[in-house]
Amino acid sequence: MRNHVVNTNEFSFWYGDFQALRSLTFNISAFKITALIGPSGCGKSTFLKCLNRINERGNVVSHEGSIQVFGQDIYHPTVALPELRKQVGMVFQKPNPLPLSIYENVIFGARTHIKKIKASELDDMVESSLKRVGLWDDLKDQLNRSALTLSLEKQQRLCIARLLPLKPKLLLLDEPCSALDPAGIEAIETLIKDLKKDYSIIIVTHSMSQAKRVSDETIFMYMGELVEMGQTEALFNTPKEAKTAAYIEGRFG
Ligand SMILES: Nc1ncnc2c1ncn2[C@@H]1O[C@H](COP(=O)(O)OP(=O)(O)OP(=O)(O)O)[C@@H](O)[C@H]1O
Repeated sequence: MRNHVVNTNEFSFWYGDFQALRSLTFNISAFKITALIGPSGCGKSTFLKCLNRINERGNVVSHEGSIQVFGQDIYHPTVALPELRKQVGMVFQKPNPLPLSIYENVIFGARTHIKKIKASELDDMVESSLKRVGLWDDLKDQLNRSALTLSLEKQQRLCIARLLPLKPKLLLLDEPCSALDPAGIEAIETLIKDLKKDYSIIIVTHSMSQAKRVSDETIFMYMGELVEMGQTEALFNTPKEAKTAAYIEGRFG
């Protein structure tokens, strides 16, 4: 089994002529939760969105260096973006279910990406995906209900569930709890920790306490650069860099 799901080598990234990422070199571990932290604008979301290349939609972008995801150079000209995006699923800050039923939300990606699929397979996908995110028992009798009527926490669970039929290996979570109340945050954090049995996870968070609670490894970025990466406990208890110490102590942010 691979130890690393992402290998980033001297990777730089530009929106037009604005350089958002600067020569990033680091690896991200398999079946771990890696937190990306750093002040607003340091490039956390940009890096996350490079991993499935969704930041190319509507933007003029360029890059130098390389990123390998599961050993594949994701900027190689032969890379098929739909395949990459199946493998690397993403959940956003604000839950964004489609204005469709719970059932249709779960199978939407499968319908789009998988050519021949039987109705019974779709039913199985819905059941197993909702079970995996802890929604099945509550919602199994309401699968035709609009997803938009769910609580924000359940909407966010559903947004995770709808990635699963595509069998992703890496889950990108961009501040997945920022729209939630404390109970919702706790519930989603518990789910995220459980999901790492099956998936490698990268989470962008502004909350230092969340990074400490959920992640195994932490990457601290500043102005597009990697400042420090390490085991979460070590990085927070004994940061090596003065800038990391200043950030986690709340001296800037
Ligand atoms: N589509 C875009 N076009 C041009 N510049 C962009 C674009 N998206 C982001 N940027 C810029 O790139 C830099 C990094 O932004 P990014 O959103 O990755 O930071 P972040 O660390 O995730 O910030 P936040 O914590 O506020 O979400 C910022 O200066 C931002 O203004």
